[in-house]
Parts: sequence; structure tokens; C-alpha cells
Amino acid sequence: MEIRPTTDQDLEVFVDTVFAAFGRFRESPAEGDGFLWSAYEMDRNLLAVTAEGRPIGTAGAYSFELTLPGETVVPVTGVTGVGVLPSHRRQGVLSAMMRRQLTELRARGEFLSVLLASEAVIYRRFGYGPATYTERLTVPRHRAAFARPRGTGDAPATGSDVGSVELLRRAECGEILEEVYDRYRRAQPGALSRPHRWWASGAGQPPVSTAPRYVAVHRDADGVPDGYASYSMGESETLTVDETIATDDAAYTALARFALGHDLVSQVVFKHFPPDHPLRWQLADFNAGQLSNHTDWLWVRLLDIPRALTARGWFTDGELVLDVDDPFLGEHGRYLLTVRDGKADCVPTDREPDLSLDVSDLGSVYLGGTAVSTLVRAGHIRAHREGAAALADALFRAERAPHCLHWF
Ligand SMILES: CC(=O)SCCNC(=O)CCNC(=O)[C@H](O)C(C)(C)COP(=O)(O)OP(=O)(O)OC[C@H]1O[C@@H](n2cnc3c(N)ncnc32)[C@H](O)[C@@H]1OP(=O)(O)O
Repeated sequence: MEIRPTTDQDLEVFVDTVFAAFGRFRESPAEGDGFLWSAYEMDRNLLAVTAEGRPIGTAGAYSFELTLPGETVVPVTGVTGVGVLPSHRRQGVLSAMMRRQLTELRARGEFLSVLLASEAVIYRRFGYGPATYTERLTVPRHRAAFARPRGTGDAPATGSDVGSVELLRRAECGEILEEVYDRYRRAQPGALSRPHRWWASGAGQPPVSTAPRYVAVHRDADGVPDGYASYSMGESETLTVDETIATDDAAYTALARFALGHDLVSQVVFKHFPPDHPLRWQLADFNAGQLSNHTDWLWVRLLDIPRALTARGWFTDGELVLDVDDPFLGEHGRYLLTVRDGKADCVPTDREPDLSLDVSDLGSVYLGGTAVSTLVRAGHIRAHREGAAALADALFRAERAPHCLHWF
């Protein structure tokens, strides 16, 4: 077996191999998936081939930006299109591709890679940890009344809207979606960029794909778009919102009100509902909205620990010694992390550790979406002194729960 880089000439064979690994036929893509492969960067992908030259495995890489806590935007690799033909599984093909890919990413100077895992049992061994989560909120319309907001004097009350909502179709508002998404993702920890070629080629799920959708565009008091909700109405009088993107809470609330105010609808499903979103608190009946499909979304892998830890913003001062194992790459390091005034310093140390952890666990806590204390209680992370987990919880916290809804 050989693993080789691909070029544009390999696009067809790469796509065919990915489809075969997923047991799908290219001729009948799943509804709304769009043409994901039109965003492939063929100079970044890998193909595993047999000695006879037959393709058996694929691993792709996209160039994204990721927003870290503290509104820091950094380059990351989005690993994608990973597959091995059913005839060649459990013989180490994926492991060889992952090793090659991680080595190449480091050689390019990358310090973070991310992915969406098809199965949660695959990627921890390669150093990835689940770092953002998503869920679905279903609200029956007859229970969707909003609580009366508390107004203070002449100031706008929470949930009151000084803007407007315009109803458009997906085909007529591509530029607005792209522009609003870009402003949103720069301030949202855990969010990924959606490069122009994704929107231009419809590579992804709605509303990136050009599947027919209605789009409610929210504009602020000056008429500038500051949010959108892409949605469709389907079976069982259900209105399904693909994604709600808003640059502030007022725009989000206005779009939620818009969706929940539809006639001929008995329930509204908000896909990709952010885990810490206040919408349930805004409804008169706290239990009106049912959360379901809570699942992992973005998995994070640190390739350069000091660089990754000093790149993000921090919100509490403190000092921790982290003892980090990276079994897949056969590495081990002990680092003194010192945070002062929002910035971190991270240097090798031989001091006694506060916490011992695997690099995959560091990936899970890195964006602030998984509490260190949870992983201590789960037996993943070892705390060596009392108070270490609580301090680490406070340190790794982000300004809000990280959330990613880009599908790739
Ligand atoms: C980012 C993405 O693209 S996610 C998409 C991932 N791809 C898919 O889900 C498509 C369908 N599945 C596949 O193509 C293959 O099963 C893959 C790519 C997941 C695994 O490829 P393989 O070449 O079989 O993996 P490999 O032989 O290197 O396995 C390495 C280890 O992981 C384990 N492993 C690999 N896949 C799985 C799995 N799906 N479930 C449980 N264990 C797994 C193997 O048992 C092995 O364990 P060991 O080291 O203890 O023996």
C-alpha cells in the first residue's frame, strides 16, 4: 500500500472512492447535501492505493478559519472525506493516512486540525476530542408564546425588535447569507469560516446548497442585514429551520419569533440550536421547547500545544501545569500555562503537574465547551491536587459556549 498526494486529475477517482467507502451512489446524493466535492482542495488530499495502483482509501483537508475564545480567528485544517473501502478495513489504512496527514499538517506550520466524526469511536485514538456540541429544539406552536419582557424606562426591552424581517428565497440572497455568516462566525467561538467557493458552488447542506429554501433576513434599524433563518415547511405541519445566524441576540429572537409565528404549522424545529441559547428562557412556558439529538459536532486536535494555548483568549488569571500525552504521535510534554490579563504564556517545565491528560482531552476542553472537571469525573483527566479542576474550569471557560454549525 502507498499513500500519495492527489492533484486535480484525481478528483473523479477520489470522489468515487469516498462514495464507495460510505456505501453511497454518487448518482443519488442525499437530499440537500449539495455537491460537497466541488469544494475539495485536491492539492491537499491523500489517496491510499494498493501495490497494483487500485484506490482503497481517502483523506481530505480543507483550509478554514476557526474562531477561538476571545474572538481570535486562526487558520485550521478541516479533515474530511475520510474513507477506506469495506474490502480493506481494519488493516491499518486509516491509521497510516492519519499519521501521514498529521505529519504533513505540522510541516505546513499548522497548529490545529478539526473534523466532524461519522462515528465517535474513530478519532480519539488519533488525538482528536469532541469540543463543540449541537442539539435540536422543537417547539409546539400552541406553546410558543413569549414571556412578557421586562422593560426598563425608555430602553428597548429584551426581545423587542427595532429591525425588520424580509422573506426571500435562497436563490436570491446568496450574497446576504455569505456576508452575515462571515460577520457572525468571527465573534462566535467554535465557528468555522465558509470560504466563498462553498457558497459559490453550493457545497454543503442548506442554506449553503442551493436546495429550495425560504430565508427570513433580519435587518437592523438602519436596514443592514444582521441575521437570517433558512427554513422549509414539510410533513406533519412542521417548519424546520436549517440554521439561524444572527450577529446579536435581538436579531436571533426576532427570527425565532418569525418562525414560531407561522400559520399552518403545528411545530417548529430549530436544527443546530446552540447549547447555551436563551430562547427557552424567553418563552412563557420554559418546558415548551424540547431539546433532542444532543450530539458532538466539531472535534479538535492540537498539533502544537504551546502555540494553540497562546493563540486563544482567556478570561481569568491563573497558572496550571499540564502533563500531556500524545500516544498516537508517541510524544509527551509538560507545560506551565500562565494566564495574565487575557493572554497566556505556555512553556515547557519540570514542575509537578496539576493535571495529566491526553492530547484528545486537551482538544475537548480547548474551546471551553467541555469542562475539565467533567473529564476528571469521567476518569479521562487526572487532577493531582485539590482545586486544580475548578481552576482549570475557570481558566478554559469561553465568553460563551462554543458552537459550530458548518457541515463539511
Ligand atoms: C472526518 C470524516 O471524514 S469522518 C468519516 C469516516 N469514514 C467513515 O465513517 C466511512 C466508513 N468507514 C470507513 O471507511 C472505515 O471503517 C474507517 C475509515 C472509519 C476506518 O478505516 P480502517 O482502515 O478500517 O481503520 P484502521 O484499520 O486504521 O483502524 C485503526 C483502529 O481504529 C479502530 N476503528 C477504525 N474504525 C472503527 C470504527 N468505525 N469503529 C470502531 N473502531 C474502529 C480499528 O479497530 C483499529 O483499532 P486497533 O488499533 O485497536 O486495532
